[in-house]
Amino acid sequence: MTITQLYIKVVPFIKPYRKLVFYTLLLTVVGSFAAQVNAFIIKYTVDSITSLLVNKTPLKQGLSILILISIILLTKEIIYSLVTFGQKFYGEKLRIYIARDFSQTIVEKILNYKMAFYTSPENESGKLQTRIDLGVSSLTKLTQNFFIDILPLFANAIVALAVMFYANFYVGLVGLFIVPLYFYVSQYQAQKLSGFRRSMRTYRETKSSAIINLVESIVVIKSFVSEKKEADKHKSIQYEMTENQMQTRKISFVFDSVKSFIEQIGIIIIIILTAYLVLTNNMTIGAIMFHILLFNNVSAPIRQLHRIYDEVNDALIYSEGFFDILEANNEKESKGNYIPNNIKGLIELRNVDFIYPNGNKALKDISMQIKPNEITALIGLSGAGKSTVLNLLDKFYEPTNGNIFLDGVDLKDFNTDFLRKNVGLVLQKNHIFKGSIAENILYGSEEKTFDDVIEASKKAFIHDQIIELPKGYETAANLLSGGQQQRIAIARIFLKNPAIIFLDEPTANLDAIATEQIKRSLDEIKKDRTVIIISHSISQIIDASNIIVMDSGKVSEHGTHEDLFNKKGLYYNIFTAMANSLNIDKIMKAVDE
Ligand SMILES: Nc1ncnc2c1ncn2[C@@H]1O[C@H](COP(=O)(O)OP(=O)(O)OP(=O)(O)O)[C@@H](O)[C@H]1O
Repeated sequence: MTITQLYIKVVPFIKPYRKLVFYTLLLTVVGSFAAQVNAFIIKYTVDSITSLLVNKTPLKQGLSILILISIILLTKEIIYSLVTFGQKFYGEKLRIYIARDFSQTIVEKILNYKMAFYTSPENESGKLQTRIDLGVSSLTKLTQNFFIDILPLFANAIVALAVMFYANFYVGLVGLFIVPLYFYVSQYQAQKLSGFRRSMRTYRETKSSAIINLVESIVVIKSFVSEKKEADKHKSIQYEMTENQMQTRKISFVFDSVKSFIEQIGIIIIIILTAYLVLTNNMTIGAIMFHILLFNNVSAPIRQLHRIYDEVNDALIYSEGFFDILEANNEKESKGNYIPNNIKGLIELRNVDFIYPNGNKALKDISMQIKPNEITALIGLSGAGKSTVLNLLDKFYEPTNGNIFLDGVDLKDFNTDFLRKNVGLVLQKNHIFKGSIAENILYGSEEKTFDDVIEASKKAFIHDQIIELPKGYETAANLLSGGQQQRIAIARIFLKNPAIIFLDEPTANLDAIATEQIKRSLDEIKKDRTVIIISHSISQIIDASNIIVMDSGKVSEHGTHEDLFNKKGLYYNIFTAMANSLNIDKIMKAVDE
């Protein structure tokens, strides 16, 4: 990205704060004039005192000069402090507001992105977070650089240079000559460093996602005693990153020395030139100090140029990732407009193919019909595509080919928010948010009362256990056991009360008693609704009115339990395998005894 492109992208964020920008700029101009006063005062003081010394004038006159310059310097300092305070305050305000807007805008944007955006490898949670964080902080720094740091410095430099020219054309030329040289060196430095900076971004992203992965996988890592292997993996990233950092520093230090050398050459030339002009009576002694101070005002911002260059380059690199995310309009979920009065729940898939973004072909030309107010069981071996069907029905992904209809209307046309409000999803492991049990049950149905929460919990067979906890419904939900958390998620669905329910192995994490209790509560919630259940539990499959058997992304059989069992196909094989794994003969014997 070029600076101009970046500028165009940042302007809409600054626009709402036009007034703030105006005041900051105004104060900057006033400040830059005030900053030159010292040089004039020094010149005046040196020249006046020299002439007093030459003329041997009484001390009294000297004192009145000192009083005058003290008053001027004090007044200037008061004005300058007020201006600097105002300029920094407005600049800082702008920076804080803009940081807030950048962060809020990107969060609002990504929340509306497709599921594929979140599951793509380049957006693994750590990487996405680093890209957003680095983007926001570098863009914020850019704003700060511009309005708090660069602008006043450059305004000072330009005014100082103008004054130098006004005072003496040749000395002004020396100041002017140094500026482009410095610019050239700084730009060359930035060019040399940009490759390293880009790699640094990738290292940072990889490192933070690696740490997140470590935390997520810690149980497996420890149980396989893989600490050393994982540490070595991390070490190699860390070492490469260090090497990259060292190269960056080395290049920076070389260039810094060159720039410092150029600046010193400038000062030497000015001293020689002004001394010559004094000796040839073209300048007063005070003018030597005057020009050195002014040159200092010119070179001060240039001294910071490489830092600003670095930060602008950071902003160019990191904001690229940030704006890639912000402007990924192709990632936006399609919303659809169709909102019916109610949902009956007739679902039809016609010749649906689905390929995951990573190229995995999960569904191959499948067609199925799910009748309203019935329980349909999706069964099949692991990886057959059952959960993928639910992903498509919830519009988390769109079919690659073919169509899905709900009550005769293409799902594409359905308003996505409306659809999801009418679909309840219970997964094998449901997400529990940070917060209390009550907050977790109320999630998405915040308008409901506490009595509704209690009723939902009773139906999910979790109420009795909650009230026994010291803090009851105010207990932190993440402290609950896996099975209890699952029932909190089911209570959430009771509260939502949707027309369609998808259950993806809802009891897989529960103990036998909890499964039995939930089975009853699920039976309750299944009434008069369209239910699709994915389960490896015989009891839940047998209860279904319709069973769809999937095999390697295709529908291989469908029908009732009796039909499919008698057919002696895949269903028969899966069912008998499930039954055998239960060791029913021994169980029956034990129950009989
Ligand atoms: N987010 C994803 N990205 C890429 N491929 C995926 C993704 N999710 C699932 N798959 C692949 O799609 C295929 C079907 O997966 P799916 O989870 O639908 O199977 P399933 O029948 O529900 O399996 P299980 O019973 O093990 O949950 C598998 O090959 C799986 O690896």
